[in-house]
Amino acid sequence: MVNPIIDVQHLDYRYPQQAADQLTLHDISFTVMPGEWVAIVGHNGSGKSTLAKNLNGLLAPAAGTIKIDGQVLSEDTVWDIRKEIGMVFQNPDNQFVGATVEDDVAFSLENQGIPRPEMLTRVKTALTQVNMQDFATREPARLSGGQKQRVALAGMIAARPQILILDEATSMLDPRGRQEVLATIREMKANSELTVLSITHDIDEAASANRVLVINDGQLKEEGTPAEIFQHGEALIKMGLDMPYAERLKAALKRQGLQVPTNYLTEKGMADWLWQLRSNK
Ligand SMILES: Nc1ncnc2c1ncn2[C@@H]1O[C@H](COP(=O)(O)OP(=O)(O)OP(=O)(O)O)[C@@H](O)[C@H]1O
Repeated sequence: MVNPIIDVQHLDYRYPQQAADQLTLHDISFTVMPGEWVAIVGHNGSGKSTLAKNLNGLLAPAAGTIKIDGQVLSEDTVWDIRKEIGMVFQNPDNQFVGATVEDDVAFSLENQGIPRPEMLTRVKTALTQVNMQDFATREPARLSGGQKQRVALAGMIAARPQILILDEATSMLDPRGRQEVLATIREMKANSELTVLSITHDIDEAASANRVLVINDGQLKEEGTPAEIFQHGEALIKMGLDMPYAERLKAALKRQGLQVPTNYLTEKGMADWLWQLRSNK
C-alpha cells in the first residue's frame, strides 16, 4: 500500500499575538499521495501561506500532526524534512543567498554535497528550463519580479526535492510566462515522482492539479477535482479564483436560454462543443 507523502491531521495554528480563542488555521486535515499535484485556493487572508509554512516547519502548529513521507514533523525532524521540500514564495527576494543567479541556483546543491561537475550541469539545465540562461552571471537583486520568480523556481528544479510547494510562485509572471513555468513543472513531474502543492489564484494553475483544496477562514471547506470545483461558477470568485473563460461563456449562453454541458470544459472543449452544436443544426 502506498502511504501519503503529506499527512496533515487536525492542524490548528495561531500566531503568537493572537488570543487563546483565536486560530488562523482550525482543524485542517488532508493527505497528499506521492506524485499528486494539489492546488490550494482561497481568498486573501484565508490562511494558505500559513498552512504552507507549517508544512515545512517554518511555523509550529498549536495542535495536530504533520507527517512528511512518514516522519512526524518536530524539532528533531524538521531539518531532515526540509531537505525533501522545496518552497517558492510569492516574493522570492528573501530567498536569494547567492551573489549571482548561478551561485544562487547552486546554493542548495552545494549544501547537498553534489559533485561540482554535476552541479554545473544541473544549474545550467535548470536556468535553461525557466528561460534564464542568459542571466546566469547577473545579480539576483537587479532582476524584475517575474525573473526573480523564475530563478527561485530554477533553484528548486536543480535541487530536485520530493515535494514542491509553490506559494503564488507564478504571480509576477505574464500569462505566457506562467504557461511556460507550468509546462516545466509538468515535465519535472513526468520525469520523477514529484509531489506538487500549489497555492494559487490562477485558474490554469489550479486546473493543472489533480485535486483542489478550498480554504476559507482557516478551515478546509471543500476538496475535489478541478472539474468538480470549477462547476461552482460564481462561487469560484469567493474561493479566491478567477472564473475560467469557458465557464463565463457557458454562463452567458445559459442566460440566452441554451442548454449547456454541466461538466467542466476547457476552452478547447467548449469550442468543440460549439462546433458540434452548430453542425447539428
Ligand atoms: N506574521 C503574522 N503575524 C500575525 N498574523 C499573520 C501573520 N501572517 C499572516 N497573518 C494573518 O493570518 C491570516 C492568514 O494569512 P495568510 O498569509 O496565511 O493568508 P493567505 O490565504 O495566504 O493570503 P494571501 O492570499 O493574501 O497570501 C491573515 O489574517 C493574516 O493577516
